[in-house]
Amino acid sequence: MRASLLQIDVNEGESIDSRRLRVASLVREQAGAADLVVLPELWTTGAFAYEGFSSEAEPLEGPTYEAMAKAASDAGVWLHAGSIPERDPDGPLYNTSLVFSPSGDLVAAYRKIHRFGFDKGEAVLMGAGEELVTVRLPETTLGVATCYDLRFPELFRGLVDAGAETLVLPAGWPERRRAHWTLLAQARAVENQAFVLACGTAGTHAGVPQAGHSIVVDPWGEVLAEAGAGEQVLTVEFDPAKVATTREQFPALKDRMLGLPAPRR
Ligand SMILES: NC(=O)CCC(=O)C(=O)O
Repeated sequence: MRASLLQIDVNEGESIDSRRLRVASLVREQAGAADLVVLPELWTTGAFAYEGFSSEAEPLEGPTYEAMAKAASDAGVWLHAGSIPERDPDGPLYNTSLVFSPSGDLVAAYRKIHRFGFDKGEAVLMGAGEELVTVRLPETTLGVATCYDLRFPELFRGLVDAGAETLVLPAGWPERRRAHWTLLAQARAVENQAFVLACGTAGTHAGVPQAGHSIVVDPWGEVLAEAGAGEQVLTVEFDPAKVATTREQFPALKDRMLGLPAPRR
């Protein structure tokens, strides 16, 4: 199976409309080169451009949905289109990821569960998702999570319990914490014996330089491919069957001790 991670440069020098057109054309260019294409988190606004979240929020089936559904079907690829600031007509904003089939149908929408910013930014401007999401592809089952979710191993364990074998994580991760990004992507792969496809952004927006360094890790923790800092298409071939063989040959997941009692005081 081949996947292309599109590490998009997100900066204020380019309008959202123009970036959307450019990204759609990059997705189309993956026709024949990839089975699955992955985009980063909030690549329209920028994950740290909090001031634009409300003004640039879209309904689920808004302009990014339209452009990405068409790009997926033109290219004939599965498309994890990264996330949008979603305006729910009956509720708050959400950081929502969209996954399209090769015929351009929306097959999953995931509202980010862990919002970043502590007492500001996304954490106060957006609502928290409440549901884990997996997507069955012919070759593998995707488990989807977004950026800051990477720090919460229990979410990924929940995805694995629901059948996930390939963990897909769009992000807008800052350069300041790049070491965490690489370390945590490898940790999530090793502990869950799963592939991790983590796609970040390049460039600087809202004064926050982005880490880039999108990464693909196999179930043994080996880095199969890693991008540099700038805009880049990172294409990798991987064998989804390696999840089953790794889990058979080194069956650590079977040794989980669930329901341990709390420590005695
Ligand atoms: N957009 C995000 O979720 C940023 C996460 C981050 O910067 C971190 O976990 O560190």
